Amino acid sequence: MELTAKEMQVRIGKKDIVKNVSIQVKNRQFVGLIGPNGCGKSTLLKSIYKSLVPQKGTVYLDDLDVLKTNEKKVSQRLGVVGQFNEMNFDLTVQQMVMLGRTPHKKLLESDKAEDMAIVEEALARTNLLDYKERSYLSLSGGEKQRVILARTIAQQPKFMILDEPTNHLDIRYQLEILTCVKGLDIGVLAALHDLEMAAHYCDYLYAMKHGEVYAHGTPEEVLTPENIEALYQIKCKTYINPVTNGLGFAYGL
Ligand SMILES: Nc1ncnc2c1ncn2[C@@H]1O[C@H](COP(=O)(O)OP(=O)(O)OP(=O)(O)O)[C@@H](O)[C@H]1O
Repeated sequence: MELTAKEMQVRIGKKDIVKNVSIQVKNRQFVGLIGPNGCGKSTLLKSIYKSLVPQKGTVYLDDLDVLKTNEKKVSQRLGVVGQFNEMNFDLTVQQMVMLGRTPHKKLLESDKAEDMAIVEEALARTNLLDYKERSYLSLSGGEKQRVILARTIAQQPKFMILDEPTNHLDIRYQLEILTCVKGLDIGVLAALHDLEMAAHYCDYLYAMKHGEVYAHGTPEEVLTPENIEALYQIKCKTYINPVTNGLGFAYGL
């Protein structure tokens, strides 16, 4: 499934936060969105997944007009792992993940054996089988993050949007979560802060600055010292990371 967002514009108050941004994610590509704090990544993602209404722009998932289609129909194709997942009421981990099945059910339809099996698999993929009966609210930030990913996996979307899916996670879980998402083999658009992770997992990158696309291309094309220095106002040198054999970055002010 391909995502095509064209000429997106978001204004909040008197400020243009996203300025004429176009993004494409081809079939089964893992595309990263990078850029400094406040450059508009979350706002762009929210305008794509209908959490806020853009002033201008179109979003298509293949031929589905996302901005003009109802929530349920969109959720059958598009899964979202947002940045903040606080809740006011408590559920067990298993119940939370079962919520991922909602878009595929009729009103008040009960859980079928097939739903149970899908939830079980999502829990296994995210290493949460031992947490099934735990209360969601009692979990650590990283555990909650994995539950939200499990819920999104249980939704069986054809495309996933993730907004900094690895914040809260320790290094091992950052690697495990991104490997898990990559292993789903669906189209992915993810805002990421860690440039080595972005280089390692992404097929293509968009770098944003001041609400605009500053650069886009393969990680090698985008993650040059010049681009990184301009994006983040730091000094940077790149090298080959001896552990991953991928791009490594040394930073300083
Ligand atoms: N509801 C709002 N009201 C006012 N300003 C907002 C609102 N939402 C976002 N902004 C502003 O828009 C800009 C972009 O915010 P956004 O969250 O999209 O950035 P980001 O690139 O995702 O940042 P981060 O890396 O810190 O998550 C920021 O300056 C933010 O303060």
